Amino acid sequence: MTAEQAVLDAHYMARALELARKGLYTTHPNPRVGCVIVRDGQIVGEGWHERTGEPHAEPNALRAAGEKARGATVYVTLEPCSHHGRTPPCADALVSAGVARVVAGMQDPNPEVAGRGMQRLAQAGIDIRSGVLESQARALNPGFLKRMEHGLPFVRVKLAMSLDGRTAMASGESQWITGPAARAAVQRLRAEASVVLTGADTVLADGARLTVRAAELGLDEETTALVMSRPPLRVLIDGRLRVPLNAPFFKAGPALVITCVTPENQFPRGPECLVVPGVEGQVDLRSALVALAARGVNDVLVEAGPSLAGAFAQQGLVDEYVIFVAGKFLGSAARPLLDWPLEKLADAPQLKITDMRAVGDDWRVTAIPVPAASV
Ligand SMILES: Nc1nc(O)c(N)c(N[C@@H]2O[C@H](COP(=O)(O)O)[C@@H](O)[C@H]2O)n1
Ligand SMILES: [Zn+2]
Repeated sequence: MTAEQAVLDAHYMARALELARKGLYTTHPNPRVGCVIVRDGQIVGEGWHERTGEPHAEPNALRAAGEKARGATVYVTLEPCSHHGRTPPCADALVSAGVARVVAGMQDPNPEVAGRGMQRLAQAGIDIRSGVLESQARALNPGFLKRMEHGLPFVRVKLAMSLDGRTAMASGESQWITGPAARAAVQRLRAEASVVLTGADTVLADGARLTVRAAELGLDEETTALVMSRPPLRVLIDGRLRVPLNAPFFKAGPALVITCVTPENQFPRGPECLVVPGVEGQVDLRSALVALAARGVNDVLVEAGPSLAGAFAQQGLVDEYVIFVAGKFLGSAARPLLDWPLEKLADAPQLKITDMRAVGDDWRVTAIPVPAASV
């Protein structure tokens, strides 16, 4: 392959990635995928996957290209599928359309595909290339990849704190530590997630509802409509079923309760309840995540108090922290970010700060845990 071809491949794949991002709020449990079809140096078709059950990115782009797809090069952010799922195999559609070359961002980790899509194309005499802008293609779908590769959802913990690392006054008063821009960013994090998860303490103490509020998203009308057409599932971890059915959380719409009490103690009528293992009224969080992944949950946003957020952190279940930092001191009587007692500095978990940016008057810090072995 010439250097010129490599540059062109990266150029068109960047456009396919841009298209895939249009599915940010709607595709799950499916991945976000974009596709561009190029013939004689011209884009003749573009497509992206909008939601599960609807056509994948490739048939959408093929429809846009029509007869011009014959002999063309197809750029797709994820390997074309080879299986009959809710929709027919895209690899077959590409073969039937007579495309000459297919360039993929990455292999599909779905065991039903896992290389068979590219293999099918190659067998049909189509020129193939994979791994173009792969790290960006992977970054599009952290939850889908984590679920396919590890049987767990991607867990993002959102926290909001003062400059002295406090989240609420001793009384519990916390509205609002951060400003409106940060709160809009939180709304978008909720919208992106498959599940927004919290604990009984937060729901009981703050009357939290954890809904996505259209007016606070700060998105254009079309995207807001997309977001509101598929709100995330709200999940409550409530080991002892302490939250009453008349709590605002339950009145705000469908919710799933994850508990560890015996089935006969569940709500007789009310929200769906999932029973997982637990000890002394404490839900085993890993089991809860495994159960969510089995239901096709890709991304979990944890918005909880120091106890539940601390438990996720201590058990090594967090993939990413998003921490909003406000220019305030709340003082030493205020509540800490995480309940995580540590004695020695040597035991302090190491995080890698991957991004830091201003959001209105506040700052948003993104950090990922560094595995102990690599510290
Ligand atoms: N290459 C590709 N493009 C898309 O637009 C896609 N949505 C996928 N998804 C893959 O197919 C599986 C879902 O299939 P159904 O929607 O049920 O037919 C998904 O798990 C991916 O492996 N791939
Ligand atoms: Zn497909």
